[in-house]
Amino acid sequence: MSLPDTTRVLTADELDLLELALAGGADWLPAGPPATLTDAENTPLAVSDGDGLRPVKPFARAAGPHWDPALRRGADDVRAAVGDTPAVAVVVAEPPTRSEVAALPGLTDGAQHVLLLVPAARRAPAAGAVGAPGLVRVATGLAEGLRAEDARRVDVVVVPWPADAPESLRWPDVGARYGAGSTVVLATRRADDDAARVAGLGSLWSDEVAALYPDASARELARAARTARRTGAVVFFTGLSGSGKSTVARALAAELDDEGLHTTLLDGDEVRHHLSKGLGFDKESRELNVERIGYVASLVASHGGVAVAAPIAPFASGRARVREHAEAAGTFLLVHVSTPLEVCEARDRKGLYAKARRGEIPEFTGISSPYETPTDADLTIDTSQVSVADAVAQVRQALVARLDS
Ligand SMILES: Nc1ncnc2c1ncn2[C@@H]1O[C@H](COP(=O)(O)OS(=O)(=O)O)[C@@H](OP(=O)(O)O)[C@H]1O
Ligand SMILES: Nc1ncnc2c1ncn2[C@@H]1O[C@H](COP(=O)(O)OP(=O)(O)O)[C@@H](O)[C@H]1O
Repeated sequence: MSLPDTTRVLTADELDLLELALAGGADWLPAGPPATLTDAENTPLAVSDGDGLRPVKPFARAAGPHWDPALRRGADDVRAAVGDTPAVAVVVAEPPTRSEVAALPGLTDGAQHVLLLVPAARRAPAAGAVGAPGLVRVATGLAEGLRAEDARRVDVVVVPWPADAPESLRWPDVGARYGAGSTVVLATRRADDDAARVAGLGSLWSDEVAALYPDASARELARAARTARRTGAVVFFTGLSGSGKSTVARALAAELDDEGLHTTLLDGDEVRHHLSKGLGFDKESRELNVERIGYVASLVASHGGVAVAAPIAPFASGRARVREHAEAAGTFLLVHVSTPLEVCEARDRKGLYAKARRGEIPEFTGISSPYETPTDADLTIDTSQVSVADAVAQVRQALVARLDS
């Protein structure tokens, strides 16, 4: 398929809308002329033109319960599965209170099929807010409870939903697209006194603390508790283009963040749009790029955060300098994503290998520019052999072991 020359890099919120729309969950078309719609890594995902949206490549998936394909099903697929069965959708956008859980059987009365819709944004949740992984865990528990009560079918369905949803995107419409005859947002059914108590929670922290300490002391205790888990670390992925660095790094960062570690993702391709804008791919430019990434990552670590970086970083000398900086700031973990060149080239999500083979991109790593295989990797992962979830688990385990030692 030939793609329009105009390219539009979508924001994380727009990617959520695109995923929703392509699977039949909503009508959405970006404004402007026909364009190839890409993610921040320039992977072409869809084309928008006079005929609407057409998919080009599948979306990159990440790890975590909200990326489980059994739960993250498209609207067309779910609606077909529901068929003519009377179905009701319940939107679980916040952790439900006791009164909401108690109201659930009544709200779903008469429906043979219950869909618990969990909105999941690509953008990280606000600090302290429960994100999509937590909501999926809560909804899964709710589903088990409902199933235990009677024999109805209850499904948890993850719905791509922008953090900042446009007003035109309305739950009743989306619920209908997923096959539900009616849709209720659970948090809007909160009892009045519950609503007031939930609204006051932010400053309350806990009854015991509020009873024991004046506000100023309680705030300081809360702050100290938040910083107790601060652990400076740099996780540095290196490997060929297409080896899976970004995919694994993104999933790892989301998981660490969800666990309460303050995590900053420095993805190779994204860094080149900002921190290293304008730099080329000759050896000197690459070393400068890697040095900048190492500098920022070490700064993050020195303030108690976890930096996850994922450039190609093909040269041992540059990687050694990053290690030196990072170890002075905290823990350092070098992860070599060793996926063979043939596999990376076969994936060729961005069509760069094909261009490099045709000689259209000079100095392309693995083709016309060297990749020096690390001899000091703390972990080596070949993503042609290991799933994203297992790769994330391996890195996490290695990091935790290092932080605990
Ligand atoms: N000549 C050449 N060689 C390698 N890669 C190229 C080149 N030109 C553009 N690209 C795209 O840039 C991404 C790699 O940038 P990095 O900053 O990670 O590279 S480096 O560490 O500075 O070597 C890389 O992204 P990833 O595929 O995410 O690795 C490519 O999409
Ligand atoms: N086990 C896996 N781990 C990581 N990526 C995988 C895996 N299996 C297939 N892939 C795919 O390989 C591609 C890797 O691309 P990406 O993560 O952008 O690589 P890089 O950042 O190294 O260029 C993605 O399309 C991803 O979906």
